[in-house]
Amino acid sequence: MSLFISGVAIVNKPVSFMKLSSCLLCWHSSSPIHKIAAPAVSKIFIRKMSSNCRAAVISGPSGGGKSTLLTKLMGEYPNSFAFSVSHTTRKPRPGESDGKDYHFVQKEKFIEMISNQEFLEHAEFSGNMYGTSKKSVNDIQKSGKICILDVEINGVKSIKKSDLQPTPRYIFIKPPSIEILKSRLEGRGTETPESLQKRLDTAAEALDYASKDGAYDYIIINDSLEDAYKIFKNIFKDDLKSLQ
Ligand SMILES: Nc1ncnc2c1ncn2[C@@H]1O[C@H](COP(=O)(O)OP(=O)(O)OP(=O)(O)O)[C@@H](O)[C@H]1O
Repeated sequence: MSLFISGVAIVNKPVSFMKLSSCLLCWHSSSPIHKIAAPAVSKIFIRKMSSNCRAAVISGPSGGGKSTLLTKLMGEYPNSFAFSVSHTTRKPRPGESDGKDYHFVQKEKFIEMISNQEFLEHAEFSGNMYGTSKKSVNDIQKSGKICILDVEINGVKSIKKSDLQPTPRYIFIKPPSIEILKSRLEGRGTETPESLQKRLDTAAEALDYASKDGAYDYIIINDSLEDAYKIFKNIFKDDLKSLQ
């Protein structure tokens, strides 16, 4: 079910915090029950949440502020959110442990999992394979926590095609402008001129996809961090109430 009540939220529109704060009811256009009166739906939704939490797919250009917002959210609600543990074919680095940082598997096993359709999404980076298994997400959902999936654009597309239930909410974290994104990436001090340019090129693609109708349920412009965090947190307001 994708209909829910939210204090500040709007579907598929980049909007400011002030505009958002006046919107009380939010629904996904494909919802078959969006005509049901809000209070009744709210109760159904909360009961469902308590047994199987709805995951959140977070995406956006590198440097847009996903980690910053997630770190704040998980810091404020340490027992309510969890990242799924990914599978990878890369070797563990010193200090990393199997099942905690990653599920480290051989390439043959990873390929077998792909053919068994065990992944929600998978990709290859620098010669290693990485993937999010359906089981790792389901385990978190069953544990009563909200599973956070921080994925790039192809991951978003794959998850949308998957049969993940309940349907996750899709959140895009948007920088105020490409110029500000560039200066934040430079300020982070993690990029070479080449990697910076690559991230900016990929950002253009992510922004283009986000501008399409129905691509995301929420688009948060991360201008003032304080305002962006308020909006971000508010998306989970009902879930957090039902989890307490
Ligand atoms: N609203 C904001 N105002 C100013 N600086 C910000 C804001 N949000 C994030 N930043 C800064 O921008 C930089 C990039 O943020 P962050 O690392 O959270 O991005 P990200 O989307 O998680 O990137 P990646 O996908 O590469 O992990 C960081 O240095 C962070 O402190």
